[in-house]
Amino acid sequence: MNNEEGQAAGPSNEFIELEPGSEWRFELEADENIAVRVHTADPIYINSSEIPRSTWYPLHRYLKSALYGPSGGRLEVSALPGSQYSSTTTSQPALVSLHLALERQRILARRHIAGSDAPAYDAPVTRGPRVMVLGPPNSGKTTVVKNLVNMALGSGMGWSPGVIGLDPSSPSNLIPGSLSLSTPVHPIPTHHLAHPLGSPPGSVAANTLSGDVSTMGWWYGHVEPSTKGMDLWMKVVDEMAGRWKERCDKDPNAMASGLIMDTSSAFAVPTLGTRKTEPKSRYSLVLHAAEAFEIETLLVIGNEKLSIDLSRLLPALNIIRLPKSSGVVDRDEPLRETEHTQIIRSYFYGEPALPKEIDILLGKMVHPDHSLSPYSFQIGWETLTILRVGEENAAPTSALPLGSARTLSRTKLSRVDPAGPAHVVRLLNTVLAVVAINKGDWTGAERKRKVKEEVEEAVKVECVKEEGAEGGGEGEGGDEGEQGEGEDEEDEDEVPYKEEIGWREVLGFIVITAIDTQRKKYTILSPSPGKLPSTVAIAGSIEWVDSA
Ligand SMILES: Nc1ncnc2c1ncn2[C@@H]1O[C@H](COP(=O)(O)OP(=O)(O)OP(=O)(O)O)[C@@H](O)[C@H]1O
Repeated sequence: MNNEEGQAAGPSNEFIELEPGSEWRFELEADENIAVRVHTADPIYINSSEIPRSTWYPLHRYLKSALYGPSGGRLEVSALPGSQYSSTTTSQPALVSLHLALERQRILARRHIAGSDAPAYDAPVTRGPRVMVLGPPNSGKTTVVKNLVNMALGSGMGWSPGVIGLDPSSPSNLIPGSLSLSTPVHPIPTHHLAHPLGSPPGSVAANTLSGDVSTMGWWYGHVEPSTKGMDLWMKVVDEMAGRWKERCDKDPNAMASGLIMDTSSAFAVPTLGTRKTEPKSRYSLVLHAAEAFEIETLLVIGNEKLSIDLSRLLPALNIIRLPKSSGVVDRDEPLRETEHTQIIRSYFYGEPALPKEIDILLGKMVHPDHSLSPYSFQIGWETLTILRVGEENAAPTSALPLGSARTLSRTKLSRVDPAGPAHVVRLLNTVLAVVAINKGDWTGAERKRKVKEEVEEAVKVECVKEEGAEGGGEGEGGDEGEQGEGEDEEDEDEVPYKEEIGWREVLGFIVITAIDTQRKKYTILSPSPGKLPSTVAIAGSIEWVDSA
């Protein structure tokens, strides 16, 4: 069979006629890699990013998504997936209406910032929309965020909206367990399930995420926020909000473009984050993030109670309810784990190569060509300092002296001692976030130790100068030495850094892929060759074994 473009269709190629306003939905299994090609002039979108006409668009295994044709169209599919169907019950028109309202706000904000808004406006629009998307698990939050961002990026107005990833289970571009802030300028593609909100900073020859790369990451270390981890969570979110504010202060386009925030489904749990001191507080995660980022619109997907609760709790905000799309796929635990594994793999290796069955297709092809060359090397235990944030390694309350209460901070840093057998087992395959250490990060104890070292060094120099003159000096020095050792031992368990490094923007991620207990060395996988940008790294509960 020949298609309109005169290109030969393969033996298993199929054509799909999309009715106007309908979606073609598909769920790819582990062995299904396909590509689609549009054969009509009317646009066809995948998550509101237009598919280039007459060009194969690869869709990798495990992906579950939909193509939308507002005016209908003809699609060619390289092989029909086992699970696929067309539906006219789409939530796309509702998303388009919402986008138009957000677009109006962006335009008014841009005019105001440029000083050219109409004088008749009593309430000028000073900044772009700030939208938080909320909903229960598998309600389609990330998909809605992606669609709204892509519509803004595809509008031709030059917007650069902030994409705030407060869902550590599907962070934009990064490792699960991290929170992210990115400012994409091109529509985000949907080729595979890794990187739901965009591709990794491919071909960037550095271990760093900041600087020239438009994604900033912070490490929470777990895929779900929890009440126990609330202090760290809030500090990270405040830090991110500070960076977003700085960006808006410097960049009028970011200010006018606004932000779209993806959230964890834990945001919809009313009691998550409720502290013993305030037992009646509800939706702490929503309240805190809304205040930090000065959110003015909450978009609640398919949960009536949540939108009613929030409209009572936050009467000053616009609460918009959006029906859950009937196409959203309920992902089970194994599928989520596969998703996480793939996301981590593509952080290190870049976008997956085109599978053979797609690569052999004749005709033009969209090439998501961003492969990376990860680097594996060994590093001594003593060279890499691994920390954890939280009370995990603190002594149990029962071990404290009678009558004393624990006053440890919930963001206290503790050092992971690889020599402890239990620690080694836990460290294997652990993902670590590398953090920068500055001069001001040393704690008082460590600073004291460094000053003492300098004084001792100076005394040694003096002794050398006066060598042989006074015989009794040695004994005194010996006493000091013993005292010093005692103090050093006391300091040994203490982490010499301030807690702040626990919620600092991370430089990048590494994985411990092997541990040599004899030679006391870790084998590390890093996304690119070269020295590590810092030898201090923070562990969480994220592990990764490359199963390709
Ligand atoms: N209309 C649709 N047709 C087909 N698949 C869809 C559609 N909308 C969403 N999906 C798929 O459903 C799955 C779940 O959607 P999504 O990740 O957006 O939900 P979520 O609410 O963010 O999930 P989480 O529980 O992780 O917070 C994804 O694989 C997504 O690609």
